[in-house]
Amino acid sequence: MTGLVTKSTGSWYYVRTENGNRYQCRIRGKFRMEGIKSTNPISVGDIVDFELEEQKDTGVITAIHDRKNYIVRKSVNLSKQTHIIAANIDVAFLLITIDNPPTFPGFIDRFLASAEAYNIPTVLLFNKMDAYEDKQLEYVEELTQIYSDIGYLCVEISATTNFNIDVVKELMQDKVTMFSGHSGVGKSTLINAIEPSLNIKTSEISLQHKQGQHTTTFAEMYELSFGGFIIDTPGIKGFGVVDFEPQEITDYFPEFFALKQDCKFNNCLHQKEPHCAIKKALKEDKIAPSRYYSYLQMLNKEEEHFRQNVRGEL
Ligand SMILES: Nc1nc2c(ncn2[C@@H]2O[C@H](COP(=O)(O)OP(=O)(O)OP(=O)(O)O)[C@@H](O)[C@H]2O)c(=O)[nH]1
Ligand SMILES: [Zn+2]
Repeated sequence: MTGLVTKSTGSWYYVRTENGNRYQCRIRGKFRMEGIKSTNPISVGDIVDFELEEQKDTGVITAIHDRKNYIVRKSVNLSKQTHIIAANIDVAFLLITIDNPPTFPGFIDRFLASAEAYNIPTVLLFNKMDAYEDKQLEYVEELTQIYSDIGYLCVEISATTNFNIDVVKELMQDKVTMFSGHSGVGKSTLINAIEPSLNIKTSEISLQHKQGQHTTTFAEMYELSFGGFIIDTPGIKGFGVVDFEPQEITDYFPEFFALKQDCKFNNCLHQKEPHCAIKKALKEDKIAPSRYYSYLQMLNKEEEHFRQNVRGEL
């Protein structure tokens, strides 16, 4: 039989078959994925083949189907092992608020670059639209212009007034999705607006996380009544730190990637090099200053907590 892993405890995997039946399965002996040194061979979102055990209603997983993507967290100790948080994500929604809390372009751009690196399509949701004043609304427009020009879908929503919640639901239908964003942007509120019966206790778990308990938190997948699944990743606000090689960062900024073959040097990092197509586009206002600053910041491995607006002003 074949099914979707919706939950993992570390030793048991909850597998849901196409027709909605659920089985608890385990893996027998050594079961390793080629090329990935991971603490968990199978994660939420994996599609697996399994066989039922004789005279039992539990199963044994025999194979994992190829993943189209997966997100990992590196262990904090020196073992360099990775923990696969979730696999086969169709869409990641990044919730952005202008205020309460502010979401800065540096954070958005690092998230988007990580999503590109992981090969996960991302939609930007501007939440709390009910609460903004004119200046903040203008800022949403500015951000929307920048990101929709690059090719990212931007949707203005309000989780408390249900504004455009039907649009979000439509984007989620029959897909495996996840919500990310700073603490307080409204992830739980939005999930409740979308599916009131779910009642995911994100804050409770993230509080536990903040207290520094190094227990491994496993992601869990919840079924949506209108079709599809939502992945809850307790205590994980984004994709974590992705170790980018300097040369590859350009590839994760789509509008840079589209131009890079026009740089004089094929190893151009778009800093001081002559005849750089990215610097030229920046001068011609074809690349947003904030995107370029985010790029430089990632290149120089600086922290993302810089406060700057889309014009690159501090
Ligand atoms: N005005 C307004 N407030 C909102 C909206 N969405 C959420 N809030 C409020 O923002 C606060 C934080 O919302 P949460 O849903 O707890 O945020 P969260 O992202 O789940 O936060 P963490 O669990 O810490 O990650 C709550 O007081 C919500 O009522 C919105 O669309 N408009
Ligand atoms: Zn260049």
